[in-house]
Amino acid sequence: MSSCCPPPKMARLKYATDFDKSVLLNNFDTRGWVQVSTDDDWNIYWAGVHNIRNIFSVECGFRMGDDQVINHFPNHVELTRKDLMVKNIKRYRKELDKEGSPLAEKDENGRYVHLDFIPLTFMLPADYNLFVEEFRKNPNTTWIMKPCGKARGIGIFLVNKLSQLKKWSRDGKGNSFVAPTAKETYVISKYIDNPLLIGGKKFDLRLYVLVTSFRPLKCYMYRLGFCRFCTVKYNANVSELDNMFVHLTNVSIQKTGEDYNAIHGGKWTVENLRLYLEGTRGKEVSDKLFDDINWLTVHSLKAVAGVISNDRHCFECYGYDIIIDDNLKPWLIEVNASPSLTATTSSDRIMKYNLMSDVCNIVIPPGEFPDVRWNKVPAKENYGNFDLLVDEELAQAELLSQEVKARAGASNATVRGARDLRKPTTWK
Ligand SMILES: Nc1ncnc2c1ncn2[C@@H]1O[C@H](COP(=O)(O)OP(=O)(O)OP(=O)(O)O)[C@@H](O)[C@H]1O
Repeated sequence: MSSCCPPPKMARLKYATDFDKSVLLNNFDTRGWVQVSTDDDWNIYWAGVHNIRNIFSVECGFRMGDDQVINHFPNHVELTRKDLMVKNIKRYRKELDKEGSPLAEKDENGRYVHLDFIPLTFMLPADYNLFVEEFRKNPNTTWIMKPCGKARGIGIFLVNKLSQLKKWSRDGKGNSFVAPTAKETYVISKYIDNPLLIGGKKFDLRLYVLVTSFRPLKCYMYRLGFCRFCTVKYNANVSELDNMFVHLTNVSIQKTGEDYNAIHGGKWTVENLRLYLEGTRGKEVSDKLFDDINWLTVHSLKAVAGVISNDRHCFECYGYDIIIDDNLKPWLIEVNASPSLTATTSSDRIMKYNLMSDVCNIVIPPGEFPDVRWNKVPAKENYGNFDLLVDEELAQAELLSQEVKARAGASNATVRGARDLRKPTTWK
């Protein structure tokens, strides 16, 4: 495999990819990188999720060199599969609770004050009985059923009656000793039935989060995410429960609707949303919303940091799906490992091209080759439209230097990373 010797002068960086998306290929070509096959000695491999498991499998026997990086962590599913994400966040909250962490504070109804950012969710069929118990407490609630192994809105439906779920009861499965496959497993989540509406329509946010290390955590938030709107006005009425143009914001669904607008693609930039919110609700609440989004992002990553295989050859650009309710509370709906690089409009193409470019600049300093021995702290001018969310390593270093200064009777410097580690509640 690839050696770790420095590349000869004038050598061109080699990339391999499973995609033929122009936003990706144009980006790589513009940098003067040269495409090679996945069997060659690539320096960066932009792989599809389906190939990741093989590459990291023991049977494959592939060992990456110091000059090779790849765009997924081996077991990213811990964050990007609906059921595993929920399981890990629940476990994380329980662990903090056990430790007596102030982060796990609960209100009088037993709800987490700081970590209540995913809708109440159960796995089916595994948690069927627990779900029934919850359902009976609030029989007028609407729930959303989502298959764990699918995407693009496929197989999703809303339910408000237990009888609709008989099939997923343990008895209904016929043989409870046969473990269901991911395809047969569902998550059922409380439906956010009070979404923030703009022009009477529901929307969700697609945000991009780049992680270059989980332990210590280093992550960045992209400023240029977007909102995806439904094409039909929101209506929580039971008669509209089956109307996916009202309830599901997936572009793959909305673009099949009669009212889909191919020019703007039912999308708004996050910058526009921010301006709209500042104008309609005020700057303070709008700032708080975006702080809360950063907060939930960081804690969703911390929730999996202990279980992700933190291979130093890996980085990952996740697509975060978030719904904002009418109290301006953000809810994490899902994290995608392979956010779509298909451009539905021309501004989409520009944004996605820039996103890929900014990811590359952070992961591989311009004009250089990857070197996994460097500590992955790119120069600030390479951040592009990314903002550093957390850098635990930097924070540790800052803390240490603060302590040294404090001992010398000198400092009260505040550094973002350091503050996060010590007193994360100051983000609220
Ligand atoms: N708990 C919820 N409350 C309200 N709406 C929801 C909820 N969960 C999902 N939705 C809606 O359903 C859509 C699809 O859900 P989700 O993103 O989880 O599924 P998906 O089919 O895997 O989509 P993707 O293609 O993004 O992976 C969301 O974009 C959102 O509009």
